[in-house]
Amino acid sequence: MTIQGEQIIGQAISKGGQGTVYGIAAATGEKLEPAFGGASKADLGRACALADAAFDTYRETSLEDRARFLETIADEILALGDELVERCMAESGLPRPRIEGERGRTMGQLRLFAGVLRDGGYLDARIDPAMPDRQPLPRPDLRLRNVPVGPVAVFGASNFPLAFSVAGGDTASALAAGCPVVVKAHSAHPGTSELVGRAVHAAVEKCGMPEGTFSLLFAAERAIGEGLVADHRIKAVGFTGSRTGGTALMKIAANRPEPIPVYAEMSSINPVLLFLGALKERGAAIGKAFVGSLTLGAGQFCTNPGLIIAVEGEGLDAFLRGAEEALVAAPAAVMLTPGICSAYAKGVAAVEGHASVSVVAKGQAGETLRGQAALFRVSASDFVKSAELQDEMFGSASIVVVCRDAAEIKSVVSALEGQLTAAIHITEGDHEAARAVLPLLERKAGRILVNGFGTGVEVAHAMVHGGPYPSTADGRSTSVGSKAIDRFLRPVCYQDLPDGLLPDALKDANPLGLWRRMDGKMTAPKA
Ligand SMILES: NC(=O)C1=CN([C@@H]2O[C@H](COP(=O)(O)OP(=O)(O)OC[C@H]3O[C@@H](n4cnc5c(N)ncnc54)[C@H](OP(=O)(O)O)[C@@H]3O)[C@@H](O)[C@H]2O)C=CC1
Ligand SMILES: O=C(O)CCC(=O)C(=O)O
Repeated sequence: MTIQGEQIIGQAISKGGQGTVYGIAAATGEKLEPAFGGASKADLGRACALADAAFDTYRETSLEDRARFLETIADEILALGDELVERCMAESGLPRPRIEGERGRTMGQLRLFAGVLRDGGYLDARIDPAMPDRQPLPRPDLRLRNVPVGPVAVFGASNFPLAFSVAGGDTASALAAGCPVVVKAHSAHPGTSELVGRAVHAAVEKCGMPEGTFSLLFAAERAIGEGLVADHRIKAVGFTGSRTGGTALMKIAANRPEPIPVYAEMSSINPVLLFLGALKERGAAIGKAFVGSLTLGAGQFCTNPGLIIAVEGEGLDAFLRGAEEALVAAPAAVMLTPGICSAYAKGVAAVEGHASVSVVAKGQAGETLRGQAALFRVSASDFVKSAELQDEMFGSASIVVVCRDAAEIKSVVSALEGQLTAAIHITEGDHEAARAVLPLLERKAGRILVNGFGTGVEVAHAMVHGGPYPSTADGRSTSVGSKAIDRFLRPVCYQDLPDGLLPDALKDANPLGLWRRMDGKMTAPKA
């Protein structure tokens, strides 16, 4: 067995001595061997010191060398073979096709960032040549490029144990930017974390990257995660998880003598607006498709459709019938951890017990550690008075907000907190009504989609997986897609530096062959 319960601090792989963490089989609640040794404060300090020491060497590695490093991580993950898939299935309760698909996505993300590096556009090289004769004052020579911010702390997500975890999107984008990474493993999947950590460690060695480029810590106590964010050598944080956890880390980061950004993806209920034409044309079919999205992965997606908004009438009745029919057949599903399962049950019970809410339908009941799907309804006027109905129920539960007219739809959307996604279901006849609500949706969400649901995020250049607070801590960023690299970069301007002192990206001869913004115009490299 490759899993030894060991942490990775630079080149050293050893068992932490500060308490223990066990993986738990999601389906049974049983402990999985081996025990993982928790990191001590000294371990944490060593990981951060090594990351800091590695930074200047690592960030100066060539674009091609870093691209190969990311591709090597992808290859090493695949080489873990079935041991990774089986351990990940056991720890998460997610089925094999999902885990295999997620492994492919994880490798795809690493390769995407290898492409981003080879392209070099992320450096955003700009040159405003000197104008010595300009009147009334000469202009200096100004050149800009992005540089990495420094070591990054990553807190992986429980619900994407591969694609949003140890070598997931945050790690891939930070390493691509030139930032060493210290990962605090999620206690929901320590075995998966160690395996993937070993793959990254092997890639560091194979590619000759400096020690400290990557470390992985297990934590038996919250003080380790808190200490990681507080450590002065850490310059940014990537996080996916609960609103409580994300905001706790944001506070620690903001209270440091040198505050740093926390890119936390937290909670979102992803409103879905059903317009009259679409409901009339295919209400029942939308209801069925909605339940497919709602129950995907036991509903444990941050993009899960947790709120349906529509005007009452025959179309909505057809939607509700279609949804009910699909929902009552939905089996109870194993959830990621006993804690997440009980939090889900508590959230559902709170909504069910709410004075203004009624039950539309429930899925099949199941054994312990399984979540039962549920659909509720509430009137628009009651919804806007009840902020608590916006709390994320992390699982297969959703609320239909029944509006009297288009004006009520707007008042419901206006009352919403920030969201990752907003979906609209329309026909051509609904375009005018949709156009009226789009500016409001832009204020609320990071991604707006038509005739679909937000689950299943495409990893691409134009993707935004982010949104106004509380869906993320900073709605100016994305955690999925190539733009995720921007979170770990900052611009530096070089004024009047002689060519010999300039970084390659900005030298006159353009040795990296970059597209650059010359005096405001995008300019191709000379052939
Ligand atoms: N919207 C979304 O994308 C997601 C939302 N969730 C929500 O979060 C709930 C719990 O899920 P979970 O994944 O455990 O999320 P958590 O926020 O509880 O944990 C995420 C990570 O952050 C760490 N952490 C959390 N709080 C602190 C803190 N105060 N100090 C230091 N470290 C901290 C955890 O450590 P440790 O491993 O020790 O717990 C874990 O590594 C779910 O029921 C759901 O409501 C979860 C996943 C995704
Ligand atoms: O749907 C996806 O691909 C990503 C969803 C996500 O980020 C999450 O559920 O935490």
